[in-house]
Amino acid sequence: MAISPENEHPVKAFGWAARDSSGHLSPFKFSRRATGEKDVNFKILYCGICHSDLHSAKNEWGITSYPIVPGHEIVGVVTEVGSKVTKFKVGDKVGVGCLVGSCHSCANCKDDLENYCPKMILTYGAKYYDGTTTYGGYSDIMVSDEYFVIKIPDNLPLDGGAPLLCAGITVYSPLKYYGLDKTGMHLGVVGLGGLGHMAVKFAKAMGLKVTVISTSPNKKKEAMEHLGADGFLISRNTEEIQSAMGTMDGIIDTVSAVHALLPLIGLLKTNGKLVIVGAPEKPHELPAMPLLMGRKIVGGSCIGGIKETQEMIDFAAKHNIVADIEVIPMDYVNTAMERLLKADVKYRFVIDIANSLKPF
Ligand SMILES: NC(=O)c1ccc[n+]([C@@H]2O[C@H](COP(=O)([O-])OP(=O)(O)OC[C@H]3O[C@@H](n4cnc5c(N)ncnc54)[C@H](O)[C@@H]3O)[C@@H](O)[C@H]2O)c1
Ligand SMILES: [Zn+2]
Repeated sequence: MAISPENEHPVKAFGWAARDSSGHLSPFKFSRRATGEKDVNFKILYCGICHSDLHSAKNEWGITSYPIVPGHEIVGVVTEVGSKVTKFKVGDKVGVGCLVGSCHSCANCKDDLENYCPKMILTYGAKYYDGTTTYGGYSDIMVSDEYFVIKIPDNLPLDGGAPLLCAGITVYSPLKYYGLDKTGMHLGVVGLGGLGHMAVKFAKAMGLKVTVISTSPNKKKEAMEHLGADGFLISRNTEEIQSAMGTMDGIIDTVSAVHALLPLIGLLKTNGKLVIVGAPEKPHELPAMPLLMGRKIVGGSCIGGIKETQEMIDFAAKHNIVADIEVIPMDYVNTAMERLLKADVKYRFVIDIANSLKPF
């Protein structure tokens, strides 16, 4: 008989899990491994809610095995370190993002691209080296190999800082890799949700001109006055889109559902780059001709490596970049998921784990 999640490991843990494709989350007892010699153990204080948590809880990508404890924007305070840990000590403020393991020997790992390692281990819903299941941050405690733990600088608030660990790095990494980080460049950001609003903030800090492309006219005022966007296009307004054709060096597309790429390709200058980071369950249609005419590129990007994640966090701390958040108690999570689906959040839910996760 399979060992129950509660008895897999010696350390008792508690969180909220989805049990089936309804995605409904409810209290869940499980266990975590004892702190190994290279492990950092920490008390979770906050965890952001990424749209990927929603896709996973509802098995929209078809790869979920239940029960699943989501959460990969995890921050907290170190309570124990293993004997061979060198980077962290008890009391440090730390975070874990989407990754807790990789092979450390493939070409990608050697290039600090653990996020593209074929053997990378995701923070939840994956199999760890010992064959046990990984559980995410909608839970009381976390244990991770120190390699995958990020230092949170003292001046970075933990609640608003948590979403940097996924939403932040997911937009920072392609801005750097695709060379869309040069002062004066014009960047489009499609979808003003968790990832999108971080893209606006990072791009502005890098000195870019940023235009938000959104389906929601009611986000315009705030995008321009509060987030600092320079322009705002309503994607269904063909006149507005027409007037901006051929003006953008790059676009970061964060939309979580299938949508038309043709108008976005049209917004790019010659040699422009459309970078897709949104992960809809169904494929996009890609029109070839508009790509040819103007030597345009459509690319993708998936989170970022550990070294780059630390670099992004340090950049965020230096430029006072945090997510705009709505802090919620644990038992609000199902309502939060429903609201996330309707894009009714500005711009990231963050669960106040320490003050609201109650054992039963
Ligand atoms: N590439 C990666 O490494 C990575 C990392 C994190 C998240 N993601 C994916 O990115 C996507 C966005 O994540 P998020 O947490 O920012 O989600 P979010 O829900 O906060 O934001 C998504 C945005 O897309 C907009 N949107 C939804 N449907 C739309 C449609 N049909 N047309 C136009 N706009 C639409 C919403 O209004 C919202 O502003 C998700 O699919 C998520 O799984 C990818
Ligand atoms: Zn995420």
